[in-house]
Amino acid sequence: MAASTPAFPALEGRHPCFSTTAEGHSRSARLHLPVSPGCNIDCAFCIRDFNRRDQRPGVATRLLTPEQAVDIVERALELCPTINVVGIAGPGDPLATPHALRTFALVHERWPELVLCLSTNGLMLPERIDAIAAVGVSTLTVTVNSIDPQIQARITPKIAWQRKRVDGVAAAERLIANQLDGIARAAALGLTIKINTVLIPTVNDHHIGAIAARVAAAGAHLINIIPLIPQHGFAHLPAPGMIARYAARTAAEQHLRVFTHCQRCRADACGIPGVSDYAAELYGDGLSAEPTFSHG
Ligand SMILES: C[S@@+](CC[C@H](N)C(=O)[O-])C[C@H]1O[C@@H](n2cnc3c(N)ncnc32)[C@H](O)[C@@H]1O
Ligand code: SF4
Repeated sequence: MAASTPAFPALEGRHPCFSTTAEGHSRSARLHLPVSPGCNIDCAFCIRDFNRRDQRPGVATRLLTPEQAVDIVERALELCPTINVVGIAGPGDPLATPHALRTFALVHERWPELVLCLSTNGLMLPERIDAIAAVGVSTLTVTVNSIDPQIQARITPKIAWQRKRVDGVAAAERLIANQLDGIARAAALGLTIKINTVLIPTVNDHHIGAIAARVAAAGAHLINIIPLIPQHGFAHLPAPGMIARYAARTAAEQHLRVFTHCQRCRADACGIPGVSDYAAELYGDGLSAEPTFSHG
């Protein structure tokens, strides 16, 4: 699992989140399309918002319709012709509303050479995985923050499942079961799968090795341990320090390749993560392509 060897040669230098060398990551450009406003679960650390200020996940300048998203892809490819990847990662959950799959279908029809990438909490993954593969998505990220329902119930206290609200441990059991089932089905269909795990001090920081082992057994290929941005229900917790991040990574890499270049991108990011950001030009305020976010 040496970090200097590309884990996914076909994606190295093309897809930032699946480029496992620093060199590959530093030349991969991507575009995120903010077409998915709503969510079907309620993570204690998540604040979804529309603004130009916050450099973090769950935030976009504005919401796009699938048709507007096609126009944005066209403009983004003019601004940054090296974009290889079009991803949908919010601001909410791409499987909570139908807009993401419709957007992927439109983009795939027009630019079949682009890699399509989806990020989800996994609740709807078993039900939607065939449709996801059918619209051309080949790389998938599933956020799995625990495989223990008692821990997960603290992170995501409630979900919307089959038109009903489900709370606590019952909600956690459903979410974890669907995530693991969805990952296995996606692996069987040949998708390349990354797991996002938010590292939350005192909540799941002792549990990262167990998560990595279980998702690896389900078929995941890579894990990205994201340091918590303390906010919302977890605003009182500290951001994990260097030692906690190192310990989590060491525990995970016993089981799974660890991705280490995450920039915790916005839902409307455009360019090379940490190097260039064309979102301001794309969304019309004419600012230049300066790096705008810091390392996570
Ligand atoms: C905003 S979500 C959108 C995609 C999808 N709903 C999901 O959860 O995977 C994108 C990623 O940002 C992460 N995220 C959201 N809020 C965060 C926070 N406060 N600290 C660290 N990561 C966060 C999520 O866990 C997820 O991996
Ligand atoms: S699933 Fe994603 S968008 Fe929904 S609350 Fe959790 S982090 Fe936020």
